[in-house]
Amino acid sequence: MRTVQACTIAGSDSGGGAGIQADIKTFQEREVFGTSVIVAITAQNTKGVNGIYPIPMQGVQEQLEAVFADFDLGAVKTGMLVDETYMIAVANFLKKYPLIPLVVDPVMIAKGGASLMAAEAMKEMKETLVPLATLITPNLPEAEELVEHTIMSEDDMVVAAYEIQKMGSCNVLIKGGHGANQREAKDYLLTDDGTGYWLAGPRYETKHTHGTGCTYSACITAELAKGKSVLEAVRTGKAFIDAAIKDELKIGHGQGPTNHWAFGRKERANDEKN
Ligand SMILES: Nc1ncnc2c1ncn2[C@@H]1O[C@H](COP(=O)(O)OP(=O)(O)O)[C@@H](O)[C@H]1O
Ligand SMILES: Cc1ncc(COP(=O)(O)O)c(N)n1
Repeated sequence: MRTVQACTIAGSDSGGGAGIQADIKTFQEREVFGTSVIVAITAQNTKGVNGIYPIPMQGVQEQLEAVFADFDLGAVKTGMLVDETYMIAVANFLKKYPLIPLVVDPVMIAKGGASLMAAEAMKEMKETLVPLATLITPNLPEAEELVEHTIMSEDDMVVAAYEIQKMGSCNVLIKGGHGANQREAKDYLLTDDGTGYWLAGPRYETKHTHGTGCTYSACITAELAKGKSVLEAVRTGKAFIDAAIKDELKIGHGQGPTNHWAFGRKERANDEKN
């Protein structure tokens, strides 16, 4: 059987909960062989980001070339891209691969407040990367930056999704984790045929949400790599992140990581029952 392969182009999180580490763990859980292009190293743990060390541009280019020249990638995702120079370099490289589904997680600010993308990179994000995306997955603050206005309600989320789609991303998933809804964690998916879907789950009272966005988009990328539709991939992603937040790990002394094993364990337990 063919082994499904995917790539993440993102930053490393030494704390293991977000970035490249979250992506590879999620790919592994979804039985997808993970490859990576590391754009920056962060000195990070559950309490915050202590340092950001971008990889020299040549090193990023060489990683891109090495991975794309050898692996049969079913899908690719981007995460932390540091600044406009990396944004442009990555976009120019990915332009050569229009047939590989691309998930853009427009990582801007870490949960602890540290900036993971230079403000000046926003223009390039919109002009170079977003038009290449099969799916873009902003959280609410990121969506607000993209559309340049506040998003206060569910109606606003729908309007913003259309505005982001007009920037060129075929499909748009606005994540509601930062929203005011205290009962539900509700995301809005706008697909390329103009259909909108709400994906809702219970909101858990937990501080262990470090890396939720990375994990969610990595699961979606893994499913797209298997040939699933965007809707199917996002539904699996939502179930994966729901389980990963619900079954918290209590690791570290700050805002802890999600549980990448939870969804697979649940699936395997169901298989054993049947
Ligand atoms: N406390 C929570 N309980 C349940 N689901 C959550 C919670 N916080 C976020 N989510 C879900 O996790 C996913 C990532 O959301 P979000 O926090 O908005 O993104 P990011 O990690 O990029 O900031 C979304 O599906 C969101 O609805
Ligand atoms: C390297 C890296 N990439 C992404 C995030 C965002 O994750 P979060 O918003 O959960 O802090 C992060 N903290 N570090």
